[in-house]
Amino acid sequence: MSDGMVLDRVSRSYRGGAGVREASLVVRPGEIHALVGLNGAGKSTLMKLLLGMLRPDSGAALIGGVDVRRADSRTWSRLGQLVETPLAYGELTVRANLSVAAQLRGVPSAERSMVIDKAVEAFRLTEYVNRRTRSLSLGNRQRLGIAAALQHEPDFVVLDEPTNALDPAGTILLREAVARLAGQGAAVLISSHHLDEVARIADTITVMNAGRLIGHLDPQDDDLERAFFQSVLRDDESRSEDGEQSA
Ligand SMILES: Nc1ncnc2c1ncn2[C@@H]1O[C@H](COP(=O)(O)OP(=O)(O)OP(=O)(O)O)[C@@H](O)[C@H]1O
Repeated sequence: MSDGMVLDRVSRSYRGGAGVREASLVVRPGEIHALVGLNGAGKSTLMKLLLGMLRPDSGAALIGGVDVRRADSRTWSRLGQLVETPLAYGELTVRANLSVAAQLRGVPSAERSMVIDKAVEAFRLTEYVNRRTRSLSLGNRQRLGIAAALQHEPDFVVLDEPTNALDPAGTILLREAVARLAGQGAAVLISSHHLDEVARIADTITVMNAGRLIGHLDPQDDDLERAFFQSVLRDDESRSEDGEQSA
């Protein structure tokens, strides 16, 4: 299991009480693992904890068997992530942004040009390649962010709501890229609001509610939306009963 991404009983509270509670999760190599939940469930927080962008109050996050608090550039070069806004410098061209991202992930300079060409082609960014990023549409900026996250063929992929702002064509390109990387053995964690979209690519679907991981959904389920809302409702009810009992 050490080759994938692991959260081991991770908790983190924000002031005000929200956050992530006792979350344990394993994303195996070759697995596309989807995280679904209502707005505010804690998906972004969980991903930031996994990436070491937030420190847990307790528990640990491991990437490739390495605790993210001690991870060095070798581990980070094997990671591709898009959490929050796409990494893009508005004044730089699409190509220059991809070059910076490749450099940050340790792609050797001799290979950089080829890697970028492939990413531009894969995400159909050819006609924008010399345009300043700030002049791109939101959807193309998102394509660029995804291309920058995936171009170095990472072994670990973490994408927070990557289909936001993508058009259907962009969504298909993302799906293909993620499936290809997982086929090569990458461990992929992806959050989404679109249950039908998730069902199409995920091997495992984990539901998050009120800061906790509350169970899984079957990607083959014909009525995923119903199963999702049932599991959230059941969790809300059981927590309010617990609250009443302890009150
Ligand atoms: N920096 C912060 N300080 C205080 N509370 C925060 C902070 N960031 C997030 N929260 C709260 O923590 C909870 C979880 O937020 P988070 O963004 O992780 O959820 P999410 O599932 O990703 O939601 P969405 O789908 O809307 O992005 C929410 O109640 C949010 O308001």
